[in-house]
Amino acid sequence: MKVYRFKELSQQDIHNICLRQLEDDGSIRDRVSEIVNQVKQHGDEALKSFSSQFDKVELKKLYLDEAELASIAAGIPAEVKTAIDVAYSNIKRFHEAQIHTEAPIETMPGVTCWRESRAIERVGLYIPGGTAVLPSTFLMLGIPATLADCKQIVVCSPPQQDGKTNSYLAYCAVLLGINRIYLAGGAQAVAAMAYGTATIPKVDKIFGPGNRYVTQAKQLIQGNTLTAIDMPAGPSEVLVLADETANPSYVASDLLAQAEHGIDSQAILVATSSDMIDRTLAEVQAQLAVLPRRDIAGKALENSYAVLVDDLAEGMAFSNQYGPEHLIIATTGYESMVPLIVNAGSVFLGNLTPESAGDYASGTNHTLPTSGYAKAYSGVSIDSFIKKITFQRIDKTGLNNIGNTVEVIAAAEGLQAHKNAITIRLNSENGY
Ligand SMILES: NC(=O)c1ccc[n+]([C@@H]2O[C@H](COP(=O)([O-])OP(=O)(O)OC[C@H]3O[C@@H](n4cnc5c(N)ncnc54)[C@H](O)[C@@H]3O)[C@@H](O)[C@H]2O)c1
Ligand SMILES: N[C@H](CO)Cc1c[nH]c[nH+]1
Ligand SMILES: [Zn+2]
Repeated sequence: MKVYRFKELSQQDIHNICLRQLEDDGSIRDRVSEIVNQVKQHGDEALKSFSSQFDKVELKKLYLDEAELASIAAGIPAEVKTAIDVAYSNIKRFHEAQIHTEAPIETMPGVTCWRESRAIERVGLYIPGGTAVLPSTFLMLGIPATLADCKQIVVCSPPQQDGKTNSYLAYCAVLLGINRIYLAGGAQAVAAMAYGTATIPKVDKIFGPGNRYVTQAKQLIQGNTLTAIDMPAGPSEVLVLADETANPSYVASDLLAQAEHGIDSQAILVATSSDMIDRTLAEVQAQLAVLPRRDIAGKALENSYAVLVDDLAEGMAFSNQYGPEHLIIATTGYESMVPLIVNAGSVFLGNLTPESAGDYASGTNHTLPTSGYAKAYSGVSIDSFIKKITFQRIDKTGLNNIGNTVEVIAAAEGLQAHKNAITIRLNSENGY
């Protein structure tokens, strides 16, 4: 990992090191665009052909049904089942608390306005399954989707080489009451949910993280189909802000936890002491050497770095500019740092709060904006699965109170028909 001294970086340098994506000369976009077009034109046949190419499996059927899922789920090891149950319960509890109703507001006597939530009817959940299958992502998307009461929940995940899915994903489906998993991965799964195929239904909004092909496909279909997306949730990343009281081995473990996701993941250390940086980087090498996914994590670290700052305020200013998916504050008095956080997907406070707790089980959602999109997007929550519809009701007193205001502004805008809609009512003889 490279080490930068913040003081020596120009604004342009800071801008450059905050750019996450490995250089894309347009080839990823072109490839994804070709995949999306194939699915649009050839539907299920294209999906089968891409499964053969990328997942190395010849699929006869593009989904697992309720009975197949139940039978696969029965094979889940007891210990994993219990852990998934605990995670499910915590995540559900945290998300349930996000369901609110809003009180009506009388803006003027006789003029009442309010908002009501309605679930998005057809949602598509993408569960990654490339280098690692992520049942935790199934919980993170499936729990808010079911709590929001979405009518149709379409789930896509890449098939294993035996043409099935593993017992963890199947168990999550059973737990969530989702009775079908579609066996499609990558950009082709996103395209299938955006356009619909003979087997996979079209949805109104697509959710879920994924690699660069998945993320690019979500961005592409958003502009071309009547399909919304949750956010760009691409390669995982973490920024750890550490002072001299941090524990280098804890910090190293947190950096590696995100680095092991994929070669384009990024792990950033921002520290107030060069001694802390040296000790942490030494720990990173020691822990990396014995990780099963050391090849992946090692490549991600080539794309990662440390920044030496003068003080925590400077470190936080850098973090806000970077806008990390995950921000870990490994300092004493982290409470005083909280008000300074402007851009971050999810924040982990203190030395005993590892980021992986949030990945799996503490309750917060792990589907989060990456690549700096934390500057403008929130992570997935109940809100992501609902729309808010505004309502209003005006009575006779209200019409008398608001009528002239509307008439005057309508006239100022030169929109006579708008003005008439008020005047005709105010002048009505029988008063309604
Ligand atoms: N931001 C978040 O909230 C969040 C959460 C969990 C995971 N993640 C990220 O999700 C990603 C998961 O990636 P993954 O690869 O393991 O699984 P994935 O399911 O996203 O992608 C696997 C699919 O990618 C496609 N693919 C692979 N190589 C291809 C190629 N050369 N051309 C076209 N398509 C190709 C294949 O269809 C394959 O099935 C990781 O980067 C991880 O960091 C992010
Ligand atoms: N860290 C990922 C989000 O960037 C989520 C995850 C799933 N499994 C493990 N981690
Ligand atoms: Zn993770």
